[in-house]
Amino acid sequence: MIGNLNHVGVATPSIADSIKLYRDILGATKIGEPFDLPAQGVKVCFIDTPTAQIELIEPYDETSPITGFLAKNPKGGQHHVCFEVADIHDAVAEMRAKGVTILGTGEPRIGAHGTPVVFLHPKEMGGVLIELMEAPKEAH
Ligand SMILES: C[C@@H](C(=O)O)C(=O)SCCNC(=O)CCNC(=O)[C@H](O)C(C)(C)COP(=O)(O)OP(=O)(O)OC[C@H]1O[C@@H](n2cnc3c(N)ncnc32)[C@H](O)[C@@H]1OP(=O)(O)O
Ligand SMILES: [Co+2]
Repeated sequence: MIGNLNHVGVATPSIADSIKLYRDILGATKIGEPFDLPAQGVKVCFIDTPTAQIELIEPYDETSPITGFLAKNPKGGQHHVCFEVADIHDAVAEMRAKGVTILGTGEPRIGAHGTPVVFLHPKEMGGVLIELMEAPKEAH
């Protein structure tokens, strides 16, 4: 069911500091403008690599879903991996049929790429928080 690896989510206490690391030390050249995504409780900045993105995420406020993660990992860390799926509702139905817990309300929400996303519980996914994201439709 899972398609391309879309992004690896990296939680950080400071997107500005992480940009310096990826740009000045690791040599990334395609770094987007950071933007707020209050509906998901995060500030976001995408860094492009040839095959996938790094998604830097910083808490939008103290109610952010990554507040607890950063309390345990104050310097930040690898937070989630995101795979593309063709249809988010089909993916949710398939996961539920296999007994997997969809986090939150279970309803897909619009993510940072403007398409619906859901998260699967890390306890049921070998310790990895997995995001499923409906692939953007190709422009014809
Ligand atoms: C913008 C958007 C997009 O791409 O479009 C995004 O990605 S937004 C990305 C941010 N949004 C989300 O992550 C939404 C989904 N996430 C959530 O609902 C939550 O963060 C949870 C995954 C349920 C964790 O919640 P919370 O931190 O409050 O719970 P907790 O500290 O009690 O953790 C429960 C257990 O899960 C583990 N745990 C927590 N976060 C984890 C992570 N990122 N990866 C792997 N394990 C993790 C903890 O260590 C703990 O294990 P032990 O019990 O062994 O101690
Ligand atoms: Co993400």
